[in-house]
Amino acid sequence: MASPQGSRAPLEFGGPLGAAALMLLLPVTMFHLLLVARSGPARLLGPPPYLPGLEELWSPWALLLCLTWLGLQAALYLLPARKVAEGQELKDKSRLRYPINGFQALMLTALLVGLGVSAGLPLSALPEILLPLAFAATLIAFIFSLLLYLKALVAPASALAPGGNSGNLIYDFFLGRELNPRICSFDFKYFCELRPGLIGWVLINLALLMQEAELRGSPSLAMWLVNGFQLLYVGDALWYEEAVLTTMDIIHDGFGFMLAFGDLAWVPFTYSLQAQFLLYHPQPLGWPLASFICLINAVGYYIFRGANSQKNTFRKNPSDPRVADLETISTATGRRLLVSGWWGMVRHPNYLGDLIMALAWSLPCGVFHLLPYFYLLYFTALLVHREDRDERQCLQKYGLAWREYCRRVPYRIVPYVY
Ligand SMILES: NC(=O)C1=CN([C@@H]2O[C@H](COP(=O)(O)OP(=O)(O)OC[C@H]3O[C@@H](n4cnc5c(N)ncnc54)[C@H](OP(=O)(O)O)[C@@H]3O)[C@@H](O)[C@H]2O)C=CC1
Ligand SMILES: CC(C)CCC[C@@H](C)[C@H]1CC=C2C3=C(CC[C@@]21C)[C@@]1(C)CC[C@H](O)C[C@@H]1CC3
Repeated sequence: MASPQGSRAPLEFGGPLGAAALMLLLPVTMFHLLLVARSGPARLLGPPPYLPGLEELWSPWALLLCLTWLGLQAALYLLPARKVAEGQELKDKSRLRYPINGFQALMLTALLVGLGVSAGLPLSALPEILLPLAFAATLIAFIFSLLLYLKALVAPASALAPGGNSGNLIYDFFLGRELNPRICSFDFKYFCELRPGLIGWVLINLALLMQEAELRGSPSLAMWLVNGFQLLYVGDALWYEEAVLTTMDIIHDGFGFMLAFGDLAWVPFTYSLQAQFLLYHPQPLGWPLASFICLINAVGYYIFRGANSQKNTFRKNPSDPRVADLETISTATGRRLLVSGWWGMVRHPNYLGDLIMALAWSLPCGVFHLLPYFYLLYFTALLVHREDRDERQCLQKYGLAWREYCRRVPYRIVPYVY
């Protein structure tokens, strides 16, 4: 089995054992959340209300619906784009090209769904089939990861990712072997990272809102807030789609089970947990508290967007007047690191903003259940781990300059805390 620099790349995620555990634990957690969200006590840490049989999980219609959704998003991806962006330089010095039409895909999906609903499409029935849909998405992710693994067997060594080529089948299947698997210009990882899962997430939220309106006459204020906040988040990700080309998922990680399952199943079915919870456990929320929660979300978004835009502007053009006055450290690679502005406060200000928003998404669900705070807990763990991985990659890339940055900006995510 080809292992370009696999023997040198340190194993992450606890190696093959950790990868195997995660492959089991992630789907189990997702189904647990789906089941407890609709149960009376909605206990995150308690047992699920019952164990569903295969007849409740498996539905050919759900599979067909998932495949149709993927087909629709793939067709929208292939439509002419307002811009074609170039990715980071690859090992063979080439750069891949990516269509920037994610926001257009979101708008066209909204139009199609709007037309469908006005023609009688029963969108509000979607929450009833979340379980078989999640099962179908998991099945698709497994089969897709297997195909990606097989495709990587015939890929040239230069196309393989630095991490997922250890020679251990389970570990490599989980992390992904090929960096940018494509058929012609269709980039599977880039497509999955931003389209079917993220747009699917807001569609599920909308369906939950519509079902709540049918059940109770109108959607609750809490449901409006959760829908609005998460739509803003997804709209932002698609509006600034080009920024995803510099994330570690695109430039470092292979495309395997972790991202395929994460993008296609985990995001739509667990990130919509707050809206699922609210449908079955309505929460009273007055305007004063709602305004305060909006303020928290706005502060989080301000930090998240400010930090991401500052770095992206700087990376695109360091002499842009918006960032030209910021203090920087030079590195041996020729690239500079920001040490003032947002990136002078903590080393990952964008994560801080993201976490503040995560809190605002849970607060409309009240404080008497832990379940809607699952996203905040999971996301904290994800970002702490991600921050650690990114630091190791930056230390490797920038060496002494990175150490100097860490000395000048000692906190990672939360000022004076962490
Ligand atoms: N909702 C979700 O599930 C998730 C959301 N996210 C969000 O996605 C966004 C992107 O996150 P992610 O890709 O992890 O990381 P970042 O956008 O923070 O990118 C990290 C990279 O930024 C560059 N960098 C770091 N410090 C500096 C500095 N001081 N000056 C200039 N460049 C610097 C380095 O790359 P280089 O020097 O090569 O440019 C580093 O590798 C974040 O807002 C995050 O919160 C991420 C994961 C999951
Ligand atoms: C649960 C698993 C162990 C890991 C799954 C991780 C994925 C769900 C996330 C990995 C990086 C992601 C990013 C986003 C969504 C979640 C995943 C796919 C964003 C697209 C979210 C919106 C932001 O504006 C950009 C993010 C980039 C990374």
